[in-house]
Amino acid sequence: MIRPTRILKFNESKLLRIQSLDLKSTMVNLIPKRRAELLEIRKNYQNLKVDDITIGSIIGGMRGNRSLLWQSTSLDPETGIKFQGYTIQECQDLLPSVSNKGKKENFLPESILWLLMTGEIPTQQQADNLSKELATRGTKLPEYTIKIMNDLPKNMHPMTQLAIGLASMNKSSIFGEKYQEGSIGKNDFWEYIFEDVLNLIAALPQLTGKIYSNITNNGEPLGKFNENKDWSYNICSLLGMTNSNDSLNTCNFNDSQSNDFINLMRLYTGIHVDHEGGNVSAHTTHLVGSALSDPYLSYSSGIMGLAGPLHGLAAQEVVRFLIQMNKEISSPNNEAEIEEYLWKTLNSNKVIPGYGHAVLRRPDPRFTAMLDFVKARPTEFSNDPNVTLMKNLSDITPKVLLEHGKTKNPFPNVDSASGILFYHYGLKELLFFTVIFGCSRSMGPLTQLVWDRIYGLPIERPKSLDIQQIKNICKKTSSV
Ligand SMILES: CC(=O)SCCNC(=O)CCNC(=O)[C@H](O)C(C)(C)COP(=O)(O)OP(=O)(O)OC[C@H]1O[C@@H](n2cnc3c(N)ncnc32)[C@H](O)[C@@H]1OP(=O)(O)O
Ligand SMILES: O=C([O-])CC(=O)C(=O)O
Repeated sequence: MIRPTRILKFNESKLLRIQSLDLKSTMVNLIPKRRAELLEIRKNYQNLKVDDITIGSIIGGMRGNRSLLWQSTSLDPETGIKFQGYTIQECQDLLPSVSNKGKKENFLPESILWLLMTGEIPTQQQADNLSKELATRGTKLPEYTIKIMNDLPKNMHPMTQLAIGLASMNKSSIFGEKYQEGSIGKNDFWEYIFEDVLNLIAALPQLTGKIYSNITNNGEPLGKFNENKDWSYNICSLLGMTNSNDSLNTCNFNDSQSNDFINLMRLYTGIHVDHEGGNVSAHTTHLVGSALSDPYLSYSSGIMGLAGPLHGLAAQEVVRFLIQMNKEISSPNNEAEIEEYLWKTLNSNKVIPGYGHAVLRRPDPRFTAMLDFVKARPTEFSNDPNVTLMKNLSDITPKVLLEHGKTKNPFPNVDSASGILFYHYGLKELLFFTVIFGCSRSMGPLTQLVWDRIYGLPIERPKSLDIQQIKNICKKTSSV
């Protein structure tokens, strides 16, 4: 069931305490200042030039054009992603994890959602409240979505299932309903978008569990949703992959493996949330949302972009690549054979999945975070040939790609490590990995969608040029 929270009116915000304990009240407190800030910029600097657009960028995927407003994350080519200015390590140090445990667990993706939305590190209480709010909203998928998911061919690609499931939920869009009624004005849009966004994110554990059960268990549940647990725990249980009473425990986890898998899920879904605005999934969500399509339709479109092998689907391609290479080489430690395999791949005009990046020029810090997870558990991973190969490749591939000479960034990106860790714990369906990416990626682009409506940003509509127009520009320039 999809539940809206109470819709707040702006004058109520004055009554709210300075530090609100729920996300929506905190947003209400922030909005007037942020809107005024943007208004001021628009008024005083409307015509200030930021960048030159070159012919190269028009025909080269707009690489490097600074032309999008994106609030919560930014990507530096050298140091990688920052979430509201915080590195992954700072997030590890500062963001709340599950409370009431003696041992330090990975931070909750719910904590980072709060950070993305507000720019502030949540208190433990705020993070717990948001976690609880998502669990309450996510108890059950709408009946019509369950019916559609039941009727899908069980061998349909899991990313297609995810996009369909999400798009179907637009039937319950509160924003869509209000807009159709004509009962809301532009300044109010954000509140209803916010409701849809939280409902969508809350529904993802159930939808993900349903897709996994479709592809592995003929649609029969592998676990049950627990309203008293966090978002990532519920994803794991619904995959059948915890040793709690909530789950079939299909991989026979002991306590420590079960806890590690849940923490891997928290880590993975915590660091994949966003990668500034220009990546395909984020940009697509923002673009579709700019036409006032509701969050379900906008993010379903983002998921379709994430499903491309040069973007999120690389996670599945990497695992396939590692497994195949391990079949063809004598040992994951045989450097000469690994190099030969890489050259064979490059010479047949294929990309090395998990390497290269449109913006990054150093190893992806998200890759390093995944590797740190492995290093912290030597007994668990030391005998896994695929994990060994993944680590060795991160040393060997950059040398080969440099010698090959085309790739601007020869270093590993996050996809080179992520899938193989899930595989290690027993998640063997390669086509499924990107669905987990899709759970995580909801948080950044959908946060931006809320802010897009708070700021009242217009429909996105760049100007296109045909070849003749480009040639005319070239001629004009060369005759100067
Ligand atoms: C979560 C994420 O989305 S992270 C990215 C996941 N994707 C992958 O890992 C797929 C492999 N990597 C790639 O295909 C690319 O590096 C991308 C798509 C990520 C970035 O693309 P670009 O910005 O165009 O990369 P770049 O400017 O370095 O490309 C220059 C050339 O190097 C090639 N190249 C780039 N990366 C690789 C690679 N990993 N293996 C082989 N060749 C590569 C490009 O195909 C291009 O060749 P071309 O001139 O013949 O067209
Ligand atoms: O930034 C990009 O273009 C791709 C990427 O790593 C992501 O979206 O996570």
